[in-house]
Amino acid sequence: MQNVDPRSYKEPSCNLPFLQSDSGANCNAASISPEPPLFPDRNAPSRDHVDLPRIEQAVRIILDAVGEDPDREGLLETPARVARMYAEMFAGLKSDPGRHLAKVFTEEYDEIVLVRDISFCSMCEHHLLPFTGRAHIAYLPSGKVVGLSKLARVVEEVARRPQVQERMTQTIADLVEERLSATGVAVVCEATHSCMTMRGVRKPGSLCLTSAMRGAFRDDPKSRAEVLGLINREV
Ligand SMILES: Nc1nc2c(ncn2[C@@H]2O[C@H](COP(=O)(O)OP(=O)(O)OP(=O)(O)O)[C@@H](O)[C@H]2O)c(=O)[nH]1
Ligand SMILES: [Zn+2]
Repeated sequence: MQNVDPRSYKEPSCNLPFLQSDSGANCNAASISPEPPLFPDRNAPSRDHVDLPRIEQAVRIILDAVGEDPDREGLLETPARVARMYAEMFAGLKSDPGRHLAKVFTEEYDEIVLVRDISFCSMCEHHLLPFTGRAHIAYLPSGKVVGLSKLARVVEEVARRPQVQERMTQTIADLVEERLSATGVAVVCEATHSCMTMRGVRKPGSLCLTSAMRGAFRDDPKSRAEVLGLINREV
């Protein structure tokens, strides 16, 4: 089995810059230059820990086990594609998403900061199927604010792990509370789980909502109602 440097892999239609393909047409790893990108994204999580050849072996076994022929033309590159896909989907496993919250700006602002509708795609740890949706993050600053995009970066990176939605929601809330010393944090996630829509109980349209409240948003009913009102407000 070919052992290709994971950093040389490229994937079409991907929002992680180091995975983006110019043409999007050819996924053959052997045809891709091993040169590192000219402008590497310093915010991108590392996926060097992913053992691509072992995933390829496993995918071949799965194809064989379901009665497919892994050597037919259409499936020849599938194990390598799936390996790259898992490397991408689980790129957040060994990274610290909190690093995005390291740079802060001193600001005498202590009211709600809310970033709504941060889209995410994560993987359900029970079936390894995607759950996709939106996260809303609000916090009450205590003398320092963070760049708004960094909250979306945290969501993007925390999402790139196998997990349950409840844990993802809490992880984001804990990071924001700790790293920003926020006096209140509210995280609400809403997502559709493929494992409930395309298999099993098959209920398309079902939506799972989870919330994690910290500090004032947990302790003070008025603060909690205010932030939930903003999250749910029609725009
Ligand atoms: N709490 C929680 N459950 C989840 C999440 N993602 C998937 N699940 C559920 O995980 C459960 C796994 O149940 P099991 O009985 O072990 O597996 P299963 O036989 O495949 O279950 P069904 O999906 O009901 O067919 C299912 O009820 C899924 O709906 C999540 O993010 N949070
Ligand atoms: Zn599932």
